[in-house]
Amino acid sequence: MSSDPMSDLIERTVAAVPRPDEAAMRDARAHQDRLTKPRGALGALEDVSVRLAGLAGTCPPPLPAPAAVAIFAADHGVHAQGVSPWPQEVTAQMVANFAVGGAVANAFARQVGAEVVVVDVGVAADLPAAPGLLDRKVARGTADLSQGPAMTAEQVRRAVAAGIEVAGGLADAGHRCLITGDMGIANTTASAALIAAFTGLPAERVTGRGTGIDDTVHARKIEVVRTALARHGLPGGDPLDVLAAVGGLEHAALAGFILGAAARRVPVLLDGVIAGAAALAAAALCPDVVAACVAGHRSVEPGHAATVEHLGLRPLVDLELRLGEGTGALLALPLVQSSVRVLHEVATFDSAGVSDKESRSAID
Ligand SMILES: O=C(O)c1ccc[n+]([C@@H]2O[C@H](COP(=O)([O-])O)[C@@H](O)[C@H]2O)c1
Ligand SMILES: Cc1cc2nc[nH]c2cc1C
Repeated sequence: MSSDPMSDLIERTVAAVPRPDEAAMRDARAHQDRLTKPRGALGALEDVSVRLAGLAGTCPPPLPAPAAVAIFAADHGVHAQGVSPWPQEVTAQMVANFAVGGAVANAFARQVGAEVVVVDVGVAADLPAAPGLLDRKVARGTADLSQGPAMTAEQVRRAVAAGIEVAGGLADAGHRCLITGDMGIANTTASAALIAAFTGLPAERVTGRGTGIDDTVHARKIEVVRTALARHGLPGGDPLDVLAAVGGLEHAALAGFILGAAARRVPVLLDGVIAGAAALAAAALCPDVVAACVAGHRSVEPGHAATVEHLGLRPLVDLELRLGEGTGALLALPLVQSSVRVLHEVATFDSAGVSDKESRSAID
């Protein structure tokens, strides 16, 4: 082990991520087949319940409740390249909005009964203290990834460690489902660069329109991603170095958050393209982490479809969302909870006295 406490925390967390428990998954699959419904009738929800049994190492797995969404906020030096139509101050202004419960993520969280925690890992402005706002500021935004490394190695480790600690704190507080959220003007540019770096796909395949840009700005954004990849010699290299080269502080923290949840056997419900890019980094550090992840929704961003495919995840809802904040994942929370509740509460053919399909074993 290294002597640096943050590297130690990251190494210990990666080492604690469990392999999926095959026996618990077999039990869950067999139990699903005994429940009073035609086999497979709950489609993808059955797969979610089986995966969560594998993560928990027991069948049925714990109900994924209570849930908390952690919204990691940070700013981006690449904003200077004109890749977003919005001013950078909107990041800090939206953090203030989250803190008073006024954002879409707050409304959705209230709807599904999730706690909201906002984590400043790299907002450029000073933020006044507020309830539910954690100050884990590593830097006042990243450097411009198109001109040089976005972060130092030390900043990446501190942000990943912050994410691990937030996940651990929420798990200690009794949360049994952790939800990723993000806020960061220009972070879809960093997301595209990370996705290209981890999947090997070209910039034009994974770079989208973020909060909404015209064709001219979109072409410039693709060029920014393309030249950054070339400048940093990507794809290739150590995952933490990739994060340092083209990532955001919220991506690094989210990668830590995902690893931290998995290490505690707590499922992590992923939001859109920013969470997906962070999950690629987490999976590059520790492939088993994917077993703890559920893709909440499919974002409009083209890089997100490529990301979930690369990770082998199936998004639960597709509503053409492109907001971030954790909104798509929050909407999917009742689906994940319902999938596990089935294993706890639904009667079997035997217990309910319901006739099973005749000659079932011969046909199936
Ligand atoms: O989650 C997504 O897939 C998503 C897609 C497009 C935009 N966003 C949000 O929009 C912001 C970044 O957009 P942009 O255009 O400034 O790069 C950031 O705060 C994200 O949360 C999020
Ligand atoms: C207003 C606004 C809200 C957001 N929430 C997440 N990203 C965002 C970007 C903008 C611009």
